[in-house]
Amino acid sequence: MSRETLSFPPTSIPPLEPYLPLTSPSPSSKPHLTLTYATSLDASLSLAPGVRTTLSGPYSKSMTHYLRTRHNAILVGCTTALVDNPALNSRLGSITSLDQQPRPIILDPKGRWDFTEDSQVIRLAAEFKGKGPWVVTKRGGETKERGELLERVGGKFLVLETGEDGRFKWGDVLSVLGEQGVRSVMVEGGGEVINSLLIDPENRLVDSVIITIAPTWLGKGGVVVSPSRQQGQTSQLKLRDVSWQPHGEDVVLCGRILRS
Ligand SMILES: NC(=O)C1=CN([C@@H]2O[C@H](COP(=O)(O)OP(=O)(O)OC[C@H]3O[C@@H](n4cnc5c(N)ncnc54)[C@H](O)[C@@H]3O)[C@@H](O)[C@H]2O)C=CC1
Ligand SMILES: Nc1nc(O)c(N)c(N[C@@H]2O[C@H](COP(=O)(O)O)[C@@H](O)[C@H]2O)n1
Repeated sequence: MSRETLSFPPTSIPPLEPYLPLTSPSPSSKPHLTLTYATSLDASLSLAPGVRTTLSGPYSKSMTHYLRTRHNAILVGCTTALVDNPALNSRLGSITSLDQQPRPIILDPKGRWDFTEDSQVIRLAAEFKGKGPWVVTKRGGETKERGELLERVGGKFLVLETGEDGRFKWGDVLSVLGEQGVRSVMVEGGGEVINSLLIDPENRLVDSVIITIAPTWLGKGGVVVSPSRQQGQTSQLKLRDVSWQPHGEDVVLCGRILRS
């Protein structure tokens, strides 16, 4: 159980600002999507599927918790929710109100996330240290008992159609979140979520990328960020407006996807 209190120096905020959502975004536009995760030098998010792996050092971790306060929502795939049992709140000591916490969103089409009142994200919401999670599922992925548990802590199920491949279209996920008043979402992972976002053919979903690179190799067998090449793809998927910012021993890479 985490009782940590983090702090992020105000001097580190200005270099991040160009990549963060506007504070007064237009309600009609798509929610701002920031893709943010921590990776090893060999592009791994974790040692193996199902193994929670600490990559961020204390400084970049504080940055992540600052980023969490700057977004309305924080999204992960259901495998991450299952294996990491994450808190998905911000533990900055400067937080004074629940309004400053992001809404946890879990993509779980098949209802695999078997949360209980002991799951960190549920417990923290019950203690008003985070918001109640919204679980995006397809019809049949929700149960009455779990719906009641979510509602007790201020969360809910959002039911969405999947395509034939059993996945949600990212545009649909962002639309449903937009309808719920979410203007910015920070996507943290895991691998399947990140790789599927990066193969969006028009590269119009991801507004900015903030990646923590830790000075470590995890070796083969990890959960890797490496989006599948599209049929006939010859060009590289590149970033523009790139900035490299040291945070302790890690480096944080900020940028925007270059649209061809
Ligand atoms: N280093 C870091 O910053 C992070 C590391 N991780 C690590 O990543 C690993 C988990 O990654 P993965 O196994 O790739 O799983 P994942 O966390 O990406 O979850 C995959 C699941 O999410 C759902 N999902 C994803 N995209 C969907 C879509 N478009 N439509 C409907 N459902 C969708 C599906 O149920 C799918 O099985 C864990 O080991 C975790 O510790 C996770 C987040 C951040
Ligand atoms: N920024 C970052 N650095 C790491 O080293 C990580 N392992 C992660 N993982 C992501 O953060 C979630 C855990 O968050 P809590 O500390 O429990 O709030 C985890 O589920 C991944 O999404 N991120």
